[in-house]
Amino acid sequence: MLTKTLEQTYFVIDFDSTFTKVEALDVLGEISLAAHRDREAILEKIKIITDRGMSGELSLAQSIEMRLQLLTAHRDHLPALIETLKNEISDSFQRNRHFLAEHADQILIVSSGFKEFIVPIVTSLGIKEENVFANTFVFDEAGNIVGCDCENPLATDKGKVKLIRDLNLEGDIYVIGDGYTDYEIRESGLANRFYAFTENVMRPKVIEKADYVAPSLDEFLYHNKLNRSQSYPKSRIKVLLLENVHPVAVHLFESEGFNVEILKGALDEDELIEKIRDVSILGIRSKTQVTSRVLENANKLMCIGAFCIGTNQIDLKTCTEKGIAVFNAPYSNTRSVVELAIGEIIMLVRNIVPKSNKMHEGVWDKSANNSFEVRGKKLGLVGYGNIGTQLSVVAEALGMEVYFYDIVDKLALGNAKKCKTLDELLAISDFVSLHTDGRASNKNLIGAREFGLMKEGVIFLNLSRGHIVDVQALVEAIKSGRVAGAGVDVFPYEPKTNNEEFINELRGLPNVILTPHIGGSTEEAQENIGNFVPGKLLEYINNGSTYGSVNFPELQLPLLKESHRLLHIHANVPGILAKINAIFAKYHINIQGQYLKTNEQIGYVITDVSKDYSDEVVSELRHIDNTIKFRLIY
Ligand SMILES: NC(=O)C1=CN([C@@H]2O[C@H](COP(=O)(O)OP(=O)(O)OC[C@H]3O[C@@H](n4cnc5c(N)ncnc54)[C@H](O)[C@@H]3O)[C@@H](O)[C@H]2O)C=CC1
Ligand SMILES: O=C(O)C(=O)COP(=O)(O)O
Repeated sequence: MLTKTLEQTYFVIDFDSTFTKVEALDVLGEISLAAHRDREAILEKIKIITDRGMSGELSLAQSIEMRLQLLTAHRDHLPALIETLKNEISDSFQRNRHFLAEHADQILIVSSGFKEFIVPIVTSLGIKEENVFANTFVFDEAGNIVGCDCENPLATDKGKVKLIRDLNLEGDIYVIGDGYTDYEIRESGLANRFYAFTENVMRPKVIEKADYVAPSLDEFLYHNKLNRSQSYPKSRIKVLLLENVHPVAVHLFESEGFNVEILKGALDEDELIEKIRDVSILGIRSKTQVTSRVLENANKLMCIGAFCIGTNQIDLKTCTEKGIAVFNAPYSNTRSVVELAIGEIIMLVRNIVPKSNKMHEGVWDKSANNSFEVRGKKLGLVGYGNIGTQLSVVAEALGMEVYFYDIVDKLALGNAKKCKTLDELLAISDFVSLHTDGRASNKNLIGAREFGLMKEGVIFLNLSRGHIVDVQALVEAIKSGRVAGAGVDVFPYEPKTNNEEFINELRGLPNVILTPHIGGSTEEAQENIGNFVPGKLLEYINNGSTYGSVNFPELQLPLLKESHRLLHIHANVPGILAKINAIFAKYHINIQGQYLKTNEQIGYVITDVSKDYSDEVVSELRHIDNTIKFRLIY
């Protein structure tokens, strides 16, 4: 007999594609048919039957019988199936294992799947075995699965309805599931609510019948004000990822339950303004311009991840004023840029591109004229940051003499020599390579005057930002022979997507390598960035940490344990901390930890408090003058 609880509510939960991400019989088929010649075709048939059953097109009994016949499965396949399913438990169920265990008396797993695999999976998260209602397999003497127990109502049409009716539960019944058979319990009048669970699959026919749509178990728990792992369901937090960021990043956000939208290209200002209104986390690369107009419309935006190094495309000042934390990937593609620069330096000084083009036209032009070694030549680096220094080290390994100029006093690595001025560097170098950041004041840093200072026949590289070079001046320097070869990866205007034509005056010039802003575009770099940036954004969202932020005061915070964390972002004016603490004192709040850091624009105060405090505390904190943003994590 099931125990009644205070709330007198039972949670009836489906198994396949709800408790787990997958349909167990599909997985069993992959195992049992592993060596079968027509494996793919049979698996496809099984999937189609599953879907037709779940959307109500086939009777359930038909669907089970048809699938079991196709499966040709054996008892010995079950351990492998269980092992696989353990890794396929839905993320939000895993996150909320405390809820499942604490409410074990109220939770019923009702499924037309089979106890042989359901019981080991659900009991591992604290569900009671006696609360699992499902079919059982019938085996022949040799252990083959030949059918299911026909006496069980769950093997028949409307089986879930019959079962719930027979259980005669006293109290409210909420059904959570992804299939039509789950909805049927509600349709029969036996259940009070049906939540269509869409974390793993979305079935329009089921969604349209639902009282509520639950993109995750957190959403269900939030809706019912029940204990949950996420203070605010992440399925309500929209993440917009632009410019084809690596799939690993998408996966990281999705597995935490966020509502993620991805777009391959960049968006222009007006398009982004439309999209940004309900976005909380924005991911971009170097192309998307996050202007003050965009930010004016970004009232839900909490943080931005630049999935690249440069952040000149983001109006950082306005972000800070609005309490939006910005993160980037300062080292993940450094090496990729360096390798491309080295490759181009050698290709350009040997005139490889024109020679290769001629070869393709059938011209054999074997000659040493104007081809040189890089050994012993002078490489001038403008900007000696992460890329500049790494290029310095690799170039020295090739025997180059390295000179650099940076506006900040930098430690020279190896034998590299510091130049006091840009002019001095330009005059001495056989190769000039730009590696400054793209701050606005660097616009046209290299123009006609600077090309005029360079040696006749210099090799010139720009893999930093397009606007740093006056392109027309570069064109003229190439045409006049001052620049003997150029490698250009970045341009003042770059196409938004691969479908747009590249229009630029540099097209068609000899010994000029043009690349479509791919300095950082290697598999390794993109995967590193795809892991790194979401890591930073998630630490900020989940924990409040701002370590590595490019515009926020940096705070690395301890993990939150058994307390609530109140995060207060305010304009950096005197007296705010005192006001915050006056509120805590007024309400006798037990402070467990407090952290403060400021920069020129803002202050960031984090206070960990014990869980029992009133709503007025939060309200008063939100209303302190000069508050920019306030949030609560637990
Ligand atoms: N082509 C591509 O795909 C990629 C391009 N980049 C670009 O490369 C830039 C540099 O990257 P990191 O070395 O990682 O940045 P970083 O911030 O470590 O180094 C930039 C250096 O430039 C110096 N600098 C700034 N303005 C200067 C000026 N006017 N004259 C001399 N030095 C100046 C800074 O003091 C700093 O030391 C990025 O900001 C980005 O714009 C970065 C990665 C990939
Ligand atoms: O890392 C940078 O700053 C870059 O320029 C690379 O940009 P991308 O990610 O290729 O748009």
